[in-house]
Amino acid sequence: MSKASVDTLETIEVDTSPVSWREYYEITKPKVVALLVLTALVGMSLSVPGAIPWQILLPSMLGIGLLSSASAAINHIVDQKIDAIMARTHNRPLPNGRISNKNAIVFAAALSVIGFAMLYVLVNPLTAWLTFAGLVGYSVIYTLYLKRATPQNITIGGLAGAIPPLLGWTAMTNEVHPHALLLVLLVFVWTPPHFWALAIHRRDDYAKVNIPMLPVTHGITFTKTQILLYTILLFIVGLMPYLVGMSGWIYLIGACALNLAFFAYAWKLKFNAEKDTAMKTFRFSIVHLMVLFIVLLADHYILPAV
Ligand code: HEM
Ligand SMILES: CC(C)=CCC/C(C)=C/CC/C(C)=C/COP(=O)(O)OP(=O)(O)O
Repeated sequence: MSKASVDTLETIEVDTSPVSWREYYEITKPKVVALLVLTALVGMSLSVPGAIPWQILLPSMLGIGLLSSASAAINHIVDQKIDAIMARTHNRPLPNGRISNKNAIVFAAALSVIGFAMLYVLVNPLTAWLTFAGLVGYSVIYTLYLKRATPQNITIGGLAGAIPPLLGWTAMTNEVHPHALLLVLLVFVWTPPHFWALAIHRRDDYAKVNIPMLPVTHGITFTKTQILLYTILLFIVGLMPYLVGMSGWIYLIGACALNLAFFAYAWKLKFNAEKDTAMKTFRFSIVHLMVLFIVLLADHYILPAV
């Protein structure tokens, strides 16, 4: 064997480890789903004054979690070709062959059927259909179409990721309440600065696979301006739960502090960025949303009903 072919053999990554539940777990995007379920839990808690019966709480959280996980798995199936090329995603279980296409499809189908049935039978049909709409919105409309079609992909597609607070609310009350839509709006406005911060850092990855993310089509400077503007919009939307009497002063203080901090990150990113500012902003966005929803919860249970 020539030296060149030995060198080539040495550089090929061969994964001989057996397929384990870890790979299946990975394609469900567990951390994303955990945060989605938290926002659903908060929607559910805020829909009624007192405690939530576990007979509704459990199947609701499980059903929403399972359908969200299924939609993440479908996203891995649909995106496997571009994931194989991008540095951030090339080692995912489908591109690197640790999970076959067929097994991934069976897995996603099983999660979908179990999740949908659980919601339909044990919660209510409205919640089952709305969650299914979230699945279609993310894994079909966003992943298959919008992601490849327009730099506004995540602005529109973000609606799917923003829907869980409404799902929690309808699970409990079987009605679409304006307060639930306000929570949806919060996540909807949070999503562009969340994602574009990462997209700035990964701009070249997206350019390589011709995905028209905003930093690729309109440049990094323009994207930073958009992030800053969205954090201002988020600050304004963040005041609304207090102004409409849905939440009290604990929420108001928490939301103002978190939204000001997000604005400060966006300001630094726009006017005084260092190499890692975009990634720091992205990471902060996740902490921001998590804490914001925990504060909503704390406010709801600590303060007397308004
Ligand atoms: C269309 C809307 C969204 C887009 C395009 C988007 C995009 C992304 C991307 C590309 C990542 C990096 C994933 C990785 O490194 O593997 C990420 C991470 C994350 N996103 Fe989003 N996101 C969206 C909406 C949401 C929503 C609605 C939530 C939660 C409510 C969320 C929560 C998270 C979390 C928790 C992570 C960290 C995951 C980890 O570290 O494994 N995202 N997002
Ligand atoms: C049923 C229901 C409520 C569904 C929830 C939808 C859901 C799982 C939203 C998550 C959004 C997300 C992580 C988008 C990233 O996809 P991407 O393809 O741009 O990112 P990637 O390159 O990391 O895969």
